[in-house]
Amino acid sequence: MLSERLHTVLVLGGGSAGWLVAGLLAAEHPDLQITLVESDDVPVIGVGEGTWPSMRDTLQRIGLSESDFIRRCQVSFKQGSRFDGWMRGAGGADGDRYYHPFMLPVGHGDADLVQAWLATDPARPFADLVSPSVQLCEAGRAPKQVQTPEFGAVANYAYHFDAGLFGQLLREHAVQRLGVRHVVDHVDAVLSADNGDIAALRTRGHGELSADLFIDCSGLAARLIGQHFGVPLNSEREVLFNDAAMPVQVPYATPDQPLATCTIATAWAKGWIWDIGLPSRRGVGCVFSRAHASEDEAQAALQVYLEATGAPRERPAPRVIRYDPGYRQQFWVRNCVAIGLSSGFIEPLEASALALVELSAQRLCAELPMSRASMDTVASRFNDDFSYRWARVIDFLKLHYALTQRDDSDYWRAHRDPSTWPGRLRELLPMWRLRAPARHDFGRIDEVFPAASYQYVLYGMGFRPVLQPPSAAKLQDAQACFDEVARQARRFVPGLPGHRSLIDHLLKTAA
Ligand SMILES: Cc1cc2nc3c(=O)[nH]c(=O)nc-3n(C[C@H](O)[C@H](O)[C@H](O)COP(=O)(O)OP(=O)(O)OC[C@H]3O[C@@H](n4cnc5c(N)ncnc54)[C@H](O)[C@@H]3O)c2cc1C
Repeated sequence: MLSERLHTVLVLGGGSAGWLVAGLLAAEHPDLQITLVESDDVPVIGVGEGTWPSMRDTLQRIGLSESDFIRRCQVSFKQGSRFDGWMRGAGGADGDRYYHPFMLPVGHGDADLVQAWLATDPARPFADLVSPSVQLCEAGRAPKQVQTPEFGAVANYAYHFDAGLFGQLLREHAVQRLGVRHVVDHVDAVLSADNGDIAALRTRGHGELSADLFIDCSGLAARLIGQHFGVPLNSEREVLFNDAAMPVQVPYATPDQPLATCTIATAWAKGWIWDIGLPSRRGVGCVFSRAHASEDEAQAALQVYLEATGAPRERPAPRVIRYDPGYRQQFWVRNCVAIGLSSGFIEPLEASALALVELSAQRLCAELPMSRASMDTVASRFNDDFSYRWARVIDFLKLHYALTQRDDSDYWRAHRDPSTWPGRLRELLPMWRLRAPARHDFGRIDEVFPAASYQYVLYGMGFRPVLQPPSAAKLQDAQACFDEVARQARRFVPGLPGHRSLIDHLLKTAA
């Protein structure tokens, strides 16, 4: 039991969240004794293959090399997301698409890009005018060269990877290099101290595992935060209706098929389908709301998509993951912090879940309480911060749906209805008719989704602010930025290798 300094941490759960937290804590606090316990009887969720560029920093902090990671985890480079059919529908000549690239617009925050775009070239997609990433994605170019250093970028990037292989690599590294103790056992009871803290977890074969601090990474089971402490979820079902997903792994028809360098998110009548290209297979999944679509309908939509995108006929049957969209009313209670799916899950759009795991783990490392006496203060600040972050993630995800013009189902009509929008989005959208989303609309320097992300989605979805013709000087500044983007695209597209050829090269040289 913790008396003075905090010495021991027990992580419950060996999915991506558990191993990321254990790895970061062990790398940044080598004096701590860290144990991770995971059950053989409860499989990891096994999805979560799209990330945010913050993952580059996280891997470096843990001490992993990028080439090992690429060699071991079926990695591809992700330069952003492409949204097909979210405005009007994906099929036919009227089909729409837009990009949310990871590169900030050139001149973002300095030049009045949005008004200059509206005044000079409004028919052109905004993202295409302000970032070379769109052309790199369309041309299937990698975001870096062979000689670019590890984790370095020519164009900003994150990763796609195989979640199972990623967990194995993190585990090996944490156990062999960082000294994390690994226990494979099922936790069947939580033992409380007199003050209500958790004293120990009782396992089937390893007795009682005690610690000063417990991290609940037990996935959707939420064994500590939910089952033991009874902290309820804030349900977001009325805002973001999706509550089920059908993932499937599909081989390429031929091994040299182009390798997408963005996540492709295609809307269907009652949900959307993700498509993530890894070097030797695609991870595809249908996300839907059970209130609007049956599982048979979702499966049929997935099959239509797989046929249309050339998946071979021989493929495994998809499984179904059902969940309750929402996040915990508190994440840190007494001496227990929930990170990962135990803390909540909304939906896979924009890969916010692992980004929140990284932020939570970094925050824990930075503010690790020295003793039990300071823990409640740290916990309260952590809870405030992450309640804010979850609420902003929800605003941003809803933005993808709220502006749709689709009228092909109750699902999309309900998303368009402002009564289903978060209050903050209802307030901000009219303001954004008059000016672009800006830094001061958001409360944190390290927002999960900054103002630039809002601009990409708003304008990609056809939202147009009122034109207020900029002065000649402002136009000139913005035009210089547009010219710089065009110059970068002219240099990068022929100068960067094809995405698949770079991955093939990195795999060969790392072997
Ligand atoms: C359909 C879907 C798609 C997703 N896509 C993305 C994406 O593209 N990008 C992204 O960032 N995120 C995505 N996510 C979220 C992402 O998968 C998770 O955030 C991530 O995998 C972390 O999961 P976890 O470690 O919290 O839980 P899990 O992987 O479920 O791990 C839970 C662990 O707890 C252990 N455990 C549970 N109960 C016990 C017990 N009693 N005793 C001992 N051990 C126990 C289990 O053995 C397991 O090791 C997606 C999620 C879903 C559902």
